[in-house]
Amino acid sequence: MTNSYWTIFKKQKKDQPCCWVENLRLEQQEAHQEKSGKQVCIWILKMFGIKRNKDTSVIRGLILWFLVTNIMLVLYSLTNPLQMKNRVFQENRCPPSMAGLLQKNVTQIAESQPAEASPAVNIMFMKTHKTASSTILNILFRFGEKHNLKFAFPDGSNDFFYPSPFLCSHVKDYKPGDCFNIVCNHMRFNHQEVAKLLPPDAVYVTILRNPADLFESSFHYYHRTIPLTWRINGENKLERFLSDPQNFYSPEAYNSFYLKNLLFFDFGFDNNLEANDSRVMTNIHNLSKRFDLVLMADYFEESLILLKDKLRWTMDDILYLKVNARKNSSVSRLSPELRAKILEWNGADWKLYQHFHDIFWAKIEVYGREKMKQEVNELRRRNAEMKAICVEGGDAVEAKNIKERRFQPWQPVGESSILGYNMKKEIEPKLRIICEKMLTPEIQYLSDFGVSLWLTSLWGWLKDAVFTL
Ligand SMILES: Nc1ncnc2c1ncn2[C@@H]1O[C@H](COP(=O)(O)OS(=O)(=O)O)[C@@H](OP(=O)(O)O)[C@H]1O
Repeated sequence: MTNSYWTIFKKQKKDQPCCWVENLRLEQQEAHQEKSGKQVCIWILKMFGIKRNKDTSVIRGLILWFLVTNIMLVLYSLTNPLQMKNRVFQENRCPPSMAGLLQKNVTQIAESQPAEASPAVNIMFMKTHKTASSTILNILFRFGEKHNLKFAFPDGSNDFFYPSPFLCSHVKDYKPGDCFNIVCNHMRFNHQEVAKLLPPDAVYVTILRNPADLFESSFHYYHRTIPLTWRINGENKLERFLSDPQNFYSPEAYNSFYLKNLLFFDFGFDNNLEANDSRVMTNIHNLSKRFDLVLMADYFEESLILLKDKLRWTMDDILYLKVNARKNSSVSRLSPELRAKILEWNGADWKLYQHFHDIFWAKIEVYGREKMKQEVNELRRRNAEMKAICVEGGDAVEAKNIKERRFQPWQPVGESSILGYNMKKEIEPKLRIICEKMLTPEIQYLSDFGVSLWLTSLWGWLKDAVFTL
């Protein structure tokens, strides 16, 4: 622009001396407009954590990505008009009197048992990322379906408008004052809003995982959707990133929360706090007050036994098949040095994990170590039995070997690393349905519940289209 300004300026001065002032004004106006355009571009580049002197095709790609994402968000907001309306009714919440009515949803068992012995049916499960949470989700879906419970489902996708903090208006068909038994899909936790949906006796549960393994899993799963990682060269991007994380990271960059303290982010906190910041422990203590039970993916079976105990459920209720697991070849082996680097980089999550790890083992002490051992053995035995009954070939297989679409798990962008199952042909009729449900991935299960997943499908279509080009 500066060049063209001088060209015109000189030309005007020479050819039409009387008009050059007006031309200068127009030029300045143009320059201003162009500057604002440039500002937007610079802002977009900042969001994507990219330096300004990059190739224009990359910049064009980024702008296209930005526009597509925004169009999707606008479309989503338009199909979710309640979102605006409900902000006005923020005080409306599920009245305490509804607890009893919702309890009646539980068929048979509730009638035959006193209320304090009957299974808990009002549950908030905070589904954190990459923590075996989809396996828990499958357990909750089955329990809820069996007992005809009312779920608060998302609308349009499988999450509640993540990464925005949760609002009641994100719930499908939500009307102020509505009550639900179970809330369990991905969200960015916002206690005040969640509490409006559930009776006061709801049990709050979540799950954590050692941040070293969680980070490795999250990096694998999301790196292609995090523009910050696009400029990392070399075979082992994870190792390269950890060699100098500050160099590759920028807090305001798009999707950057997947790269640092993802648990902290999911719980609605600032994921960029340094571990020694006093707010980290304050947040952890506040969380302790909110959640009745914090499970550990690293001790998954023990976690389920504690869950069964807390909710007064039966062994049948917690049977499961591991879902959303990766094939071995795509799991990066972490050396002790690399693990230490990850834990340092994710210092807030590491503190969070250690805090609840201690509480978890204290709970096991109270439960009784011997009793826990026996229960875990029984759970393993029953799970192995179910696997033998339901799964063709006896184990999970790669996506390309899954025969039925309804059992195809969702894959990360540009990868086909998540395993799934084939169901046996010959299964006793009374076990067939339970097998089917245990093998059904989250997206298909939500669809069976009648949840619209148009945004997820659109995104799935886009990612497949781009990566099969
Ligand atoms: N039962 C059980 N025990 C231990 N670990 C398990 C279990 N089920 C799932 N997983 C592991 O959890 C990872 C997937 O987590 P999520 O289902 O929470 O992922 S997601 O955020 O919903 O995409 C994924 O981890 P990675 O394989 O390391 O990616 C799964 O292998």
